[in-house]
Amino acid sequence: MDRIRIVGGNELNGIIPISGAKNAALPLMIASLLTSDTLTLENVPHLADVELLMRILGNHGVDVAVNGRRERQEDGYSRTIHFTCRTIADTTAPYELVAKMRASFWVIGPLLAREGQARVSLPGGCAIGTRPVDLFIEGLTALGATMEIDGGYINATAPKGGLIGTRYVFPKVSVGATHVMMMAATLARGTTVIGNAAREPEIVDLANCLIAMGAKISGAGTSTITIEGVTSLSGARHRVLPDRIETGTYAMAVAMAGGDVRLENTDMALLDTALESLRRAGADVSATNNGIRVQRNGGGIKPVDIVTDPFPGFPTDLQAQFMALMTRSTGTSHITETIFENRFMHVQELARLGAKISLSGQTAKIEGVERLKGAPVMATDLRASVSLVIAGLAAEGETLVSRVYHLDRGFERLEEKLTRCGAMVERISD
Ligand SMILES: CC(=O)N[C@H]1[C@@H](OP(=O)(O)OP(=O)(O)OC[C@H]2O[C@@H](n3ccc(=O)[nH]c3=O)[C@H](O)[C@@H]2O)O[C@H](CO)[C@@H](O)[C@@H]1O
Ligand SMILES: C=C(OP(=O)(O)O)C(=O)O
Repeated sequence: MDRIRIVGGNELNGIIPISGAKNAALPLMIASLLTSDTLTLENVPHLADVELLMRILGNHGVDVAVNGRRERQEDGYSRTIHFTCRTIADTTAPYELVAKMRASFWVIGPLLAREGQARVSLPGGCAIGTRPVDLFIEGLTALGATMEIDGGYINATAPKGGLIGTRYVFPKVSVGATHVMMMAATLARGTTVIGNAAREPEIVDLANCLIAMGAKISGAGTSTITIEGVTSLSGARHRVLPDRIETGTYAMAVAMAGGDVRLENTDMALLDTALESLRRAGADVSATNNGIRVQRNGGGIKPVDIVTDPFPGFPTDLQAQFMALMTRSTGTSHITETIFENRFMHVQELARLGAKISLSGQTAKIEGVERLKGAPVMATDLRASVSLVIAGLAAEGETLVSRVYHLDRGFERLEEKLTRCGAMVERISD
């Protein structure tokens, strides 16, 4: 199994190109199930999750054709991919595939909307909490579907004549359930109004793509989304938005290691709250023509308290990375996780490097230390694993991160992007 070896102590200087967002690419790819025409997605990141979803979609009858790299980039970077689902070949999403990745469960919306039925295994994904699917069940039930759990699968059936538009207010904000409800409602009869919808940029990206496919959607990006059902959707060409979590991760890496890096092909507006926290921690963050410049020269890292929240709050997907940064701050900080109940697996691994962190319920108290020391550590989930890389950049000596398959789910060419900026990071394949 691959490991990542980091030798800490080097500043980061240079340019890091930001990839297309994993969490936008996945629902966008799933939207290809809604039409018999071709959906072309540009800027699709080259990630394990994307490859797995291609296999899952292939199982449902989606033909996938990959071409067109970004100019001057080598194999392995974001690509243009064509998805064509002339007919749905199979409405079952099997356990072996869905159990590996949370988002694959989301095929339930388009399958139900287009074919009137779906049998989808209960999902897997990062082990960061119980991650139930009750909101999906309630939302799709409100659209008229019958939902039954049977042998680890959800059997969903639409009424004769298809799903029916509805008014539904989510009792809790859910990104995935908003994606699914929005996709399903595009082909429902009549108008659907979703209340307490997620407002994440990835929701807006999916809505924009669906609109390009002929859907009638307004309000995406606010907490009320209105969808007027249409009888069919067409193909479209859409560019996946930049990955705000990758952007924030590298911004935090620069704040941790020191230096001056331009993050290209991204946008500050996607992560205002996280960048503001970085500024408070002592980093200089400014907009460039096509991205963000992050600098930290000399000054120490200041302690900053954060609380994770749905967008536009501080993203839970950047919580572990920010904690890594705070381990070297000049005081005590507090990080409260409000989205997932078990997203502190990185705490015990950061402790191996000498971090001083104590947990009390959903809040971590981090007492900054003057030095971290490299050690063998284990990646436990996607964002936790990159927090260990960030800590390793500032630790003395060698940090060896094992179980890097977690990293490969969500970070395109991480070691290359960091190495080009002067870090000593390499992949060891045993
Ligand atoms: C592929 C993808 O885009 N993943 C992101 C998505 O995950 P995901 O869509 O799974 O996250 P949700 O927004 O649904 O989860 C938010 C909270 O709602 C709960 N919940 C969710 C559904 C449900 O039916 N019942 C329920 O109780 C979850 O357990 C969690 O506590 O949004 C999360 C929150 O920003 C991010 O951390 C993930 O990176
Ligand atoms: C938690 C994440 O992914 P998933 O929802 O697929 O587990 C993530 O992207 O940080």
